[in-house]
Amino acid sequence: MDLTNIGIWVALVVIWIATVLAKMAMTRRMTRDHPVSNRPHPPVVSGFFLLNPLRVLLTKGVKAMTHEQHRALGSVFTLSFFGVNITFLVGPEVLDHFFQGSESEISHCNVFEFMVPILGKGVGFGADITTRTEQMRFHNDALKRPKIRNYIGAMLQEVEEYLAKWGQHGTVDIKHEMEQLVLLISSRCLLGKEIREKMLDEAHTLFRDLSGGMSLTSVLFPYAPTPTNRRRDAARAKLAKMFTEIVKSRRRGSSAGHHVQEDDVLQNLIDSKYKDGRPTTEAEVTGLIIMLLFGANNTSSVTSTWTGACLLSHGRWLAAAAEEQREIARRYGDRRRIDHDALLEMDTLHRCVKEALRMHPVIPVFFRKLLRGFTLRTKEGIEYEIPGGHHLASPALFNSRLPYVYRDPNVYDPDRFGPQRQEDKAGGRFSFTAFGGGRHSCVGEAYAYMQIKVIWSYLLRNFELKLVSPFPDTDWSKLVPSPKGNVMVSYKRVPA
Ligand code: HEM
Repeated sequence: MDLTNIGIWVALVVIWIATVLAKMAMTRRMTRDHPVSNRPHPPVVSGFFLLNPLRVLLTKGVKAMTHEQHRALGSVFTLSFFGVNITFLVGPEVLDHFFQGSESEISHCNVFEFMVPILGKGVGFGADITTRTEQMRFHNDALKRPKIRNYIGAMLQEVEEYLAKWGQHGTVDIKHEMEQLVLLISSRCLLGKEIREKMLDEAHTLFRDLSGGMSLTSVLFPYAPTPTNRRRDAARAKLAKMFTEIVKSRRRGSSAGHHVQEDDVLQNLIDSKYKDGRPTTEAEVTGLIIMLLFGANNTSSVTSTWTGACLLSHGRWLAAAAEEQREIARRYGDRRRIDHDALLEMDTLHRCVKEALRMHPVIPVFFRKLLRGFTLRTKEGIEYEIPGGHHLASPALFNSRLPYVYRDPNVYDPDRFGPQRQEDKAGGRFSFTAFGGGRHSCVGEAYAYMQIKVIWSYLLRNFELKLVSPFPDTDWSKLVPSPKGNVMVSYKRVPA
């Protein structure tokens, strides 16, 4: 290693230690200055007693660690590590404030500082809270139901064209196929036809370089002059140029009156206006579309793969989902053309996707930074004060398998969401958090279900499918925990 690099790393470590110490000081001050009640704090594991949870965390994962601490300490407990306190919240009963607290009480942005160079200043996590709230409205408007109806045709076309390349029979890695399909759908429905038709490869290479900004070193040191950060910044600048030209060209066309209005999310963001009437700038449109792409791609392709793996390893549900397709195709008259209304009727398939998400959530643990202390009451009726300055963690992958919420939680059983049982509703408001909840819940939920249903309904109508590799383990080394290795599926085309 050359000396310049050593110098950079020493400087980074010093900055990191200084940041942690400053945060510790702030945490103590906030805790001292703003006691909110005389309730006790949650049980704390610290010092020597941290060794066991850390060992379990590192060897068996966060689910096993949460399980042990939950059994020993109850549904709220704090791990204290060199002055950094992480309070775990287990079960839907203690999640109200976590998901619904205002940004001035519970910060989402503090945790996502590393996203600022990716999205750009003035967008999302890098914007002030009023601007950010308005930008969330733009996302919401672009992805709400009536708008999604407009994207279905393009989704279907991408799926048909892609799967037309499959032969009469063969074997594929369904994980790879889902990544490709979702990439194509996103390019078309989110980024727009200019990128999809003319700049697909270049855009994908740039997005890959940009996502280097989510590597561990970049998350810890987002502004350090590392090669990954430099590549990230160069990709960001090129994408900004690309989108600026597209936005300008669309705006020029529309003011000249000879522009055919595009039906994609990009156009919705271009047309969005702040409450004071100001239109979005090109830089903002770029940041907002990048934010959507980051939220959309990995999450959707991984969920689509889990859905397939679950369906193809549970004959009963595969048969039920396939029968639903036959029945809907009979009613709609053509088994190859399915529209938005038909997709809404696919209840069995919808529940199969939802159950895959419950068992394999894409965000295993939600994090927030608590700025102001609050009190909560556990399921057992104990009240705790959680001091300001703590980090909060909601272990979604543990919460989604609580046996008092979900019967036989380790069994793949989509019927638990059916009208007879509705276990997610009976369990309380934050029982199902695969798409988050409250203030920062996923803006793309409806779009994601539609996209996955377009893919799987097409596959079920047109192919006989079989999982020929073992049911995949989870690869926890990925930012979005994914099926590990290849997921091999054999297919045989059903005669038209
Ligand atoms: C199966 C697919 C998906 C899953 C499981 C998923 C899950 C989630 C979750 C859990 C959150 C909340 C994160 C938190 O509270 O910290 C979230 C936020 C978000 N998602 Fe999704 N998502 C999916 C698809 C999509 C799609 C298709 C889009 C866009 C088209 C999207 C855009 C976003 C955005 C922009 C946010 C941030 C919202 C905010 O900060 O207010 N997601 N997603």
